Amino acid sequence: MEKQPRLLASQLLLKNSLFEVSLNRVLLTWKEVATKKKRVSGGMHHPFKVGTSHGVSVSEILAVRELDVDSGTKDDGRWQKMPQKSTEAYPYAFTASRPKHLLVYINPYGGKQQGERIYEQKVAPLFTLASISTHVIVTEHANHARDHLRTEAELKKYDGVVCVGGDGMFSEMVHGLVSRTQRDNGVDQNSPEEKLVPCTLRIGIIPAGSTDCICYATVGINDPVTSALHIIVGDAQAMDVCSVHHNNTFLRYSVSLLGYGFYGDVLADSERKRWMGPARYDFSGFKTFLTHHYYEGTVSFLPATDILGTPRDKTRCRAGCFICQHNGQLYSEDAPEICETDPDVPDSEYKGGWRVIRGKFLAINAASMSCACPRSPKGLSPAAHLADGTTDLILVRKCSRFNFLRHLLRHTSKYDQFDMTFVEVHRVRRFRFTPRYCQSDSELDLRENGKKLFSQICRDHPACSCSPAYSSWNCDGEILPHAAIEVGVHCQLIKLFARGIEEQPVFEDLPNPCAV
Ligand SMILES: CCCCCCCCCCCCC/C=C/[C@@H](O)[C@H](CO)NC(=O)CCCCCCCCCCCCCCC
Ligand SMILES: Nc1ncnc2c1ncn2[C@@H]1O[C@H](COP(=O)(O)OP(=O)(O)OP(=O)(O)O)[C@@H](O)[C@H]1O
Ligand SMILES: [Ca+2]
Repeated sequence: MEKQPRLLASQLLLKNSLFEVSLNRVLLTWKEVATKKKRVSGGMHHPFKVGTSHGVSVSEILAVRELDVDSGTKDDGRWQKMPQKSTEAYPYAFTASRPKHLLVYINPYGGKQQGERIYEQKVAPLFTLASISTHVIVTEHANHARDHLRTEAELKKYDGVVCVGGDGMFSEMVHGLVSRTQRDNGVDQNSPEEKLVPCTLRIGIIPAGSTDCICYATVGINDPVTSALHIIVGDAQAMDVCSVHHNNTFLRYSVSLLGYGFYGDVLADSERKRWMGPARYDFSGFKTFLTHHYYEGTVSFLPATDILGTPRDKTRCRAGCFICQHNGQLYSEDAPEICETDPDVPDSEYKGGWRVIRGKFLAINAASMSCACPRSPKGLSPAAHLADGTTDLILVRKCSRFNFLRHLLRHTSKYDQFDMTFVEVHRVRRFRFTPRYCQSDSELDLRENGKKLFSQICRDHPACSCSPAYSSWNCDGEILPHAAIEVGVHCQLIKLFARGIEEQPVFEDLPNPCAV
């Protein structure tokens, strides 16, 4: 067999500058060579080397274009021009995992309603340059993308799916793809104990929403061009998905925040103010902060004790995260769930490895990833991991308005939001919440039909006369009607066209203007 050359090297004249270019299997490098001729012994003119060497990883080259066609292509050992017919296929020769055919869903009404413009102006030209073919669907109503993916889409034709929108659109993609995969594999989503089958198609997000929390946490920025480049080069980032059940009935999946109390109430209020755009969250956040409702109930959880990492770690989930790799490996080996008991916790609080905590809570939050976003650059749980098979359960007990404000403010500074007497955080594999007062069927019906029970004030609630008995769960920006839920984490169930955050964002080290 003919031996393949390991290195190709040649000289390239570009705008009167001469470059020495070399290419091996992983790197394309170039270095300028001086145009001024230097006489060396023997009377020959040799260019001498100047400047520093530059390089780009072959896996990050988007496309190769032939600029001028030269008919004389005799093989004299130098680089040859590619014949025209092979330029079509050539871009895919760089790496095997690049997508060739994508199914794209655009939400024209997400965020500031710029989805179509962003896609047409910034993303489509890059896909064309990289010879990616697309089938584009502009959604006509909510859940259009989810239902199309779940039932109609001919997924065999595609190497990935892309959404142009915010976290809500991403959630539609997750629901469509995960449900379709379970149906195709005969898995019953209604069983909370069922191990779900991972999705093979990767999901790309072109950010065009209000929060873009998933994009921030997986890329580090919400920039459509950066996200398009991650799709083109075929990056892959695995992500955990939580399943949410009520009474052995599947409700929803969550990848970022499951929040009861504060974040549930903010969302319920903000849904009625969609016309305000992204500012609705600040308005409803301020209003909810002032109402200062707390909710009574029982939280039970299965601590993740056999894994690397804790929610109080200083290390962060970054590209190629070792903790995600290690814990993902544990999960795939089907290791038994060893539950070591915490010596500071009385035995009475453990039931079959589960811990049980009863109380009055301002907020119960489960963050399966950091939930970093511009409002909180380090996120709700800064040390949470994208793909470690766990979620960080944050319990904020009833406290004064002032203390709750201190806790909220710490999300925007370098100070630890968990280092407060009324806050605790646990890294868990599963959890349940049961409100103190059972929801009646009629109350649930009304909630399911989208009507909030404002008259439902303090029924059977002797403690006060102004606090409702139930909040709602904010499930990645969607309201759940049931207060009693059971949640399980499915390690690395989906994959994104992303590679994780590559470096510390600059804003993480900014001095704190308001340390309280
Ligand atoms: C005083 C400033 C404190 C700022 C504290 C900010 C902490 C913000 C943490 C944000 C976490 C977002 C998690 C992402 C969840 C997404 O799956 C979901 C779908 O997009 N987004 C929301 O539910 C959208 C949720 C949006 C929540 C916004 C909350 C804004 C709180 C403002 C409180 C103001 C108090 C002012 C008192 C003077
Ligand atoms: N054509 C459409 N008309 C109305 N609603 C739609 C349409 N397409 C999608 N949706 C719904 O719009 C909701 C919001 O969309 P999206 O997530 O793109 O933006 P956002 O809510 O502004 O951003 P974020 O989720 O980041 O806060 C989603 O829940 C989605 O189901
Ligand atoms: Ca996780």
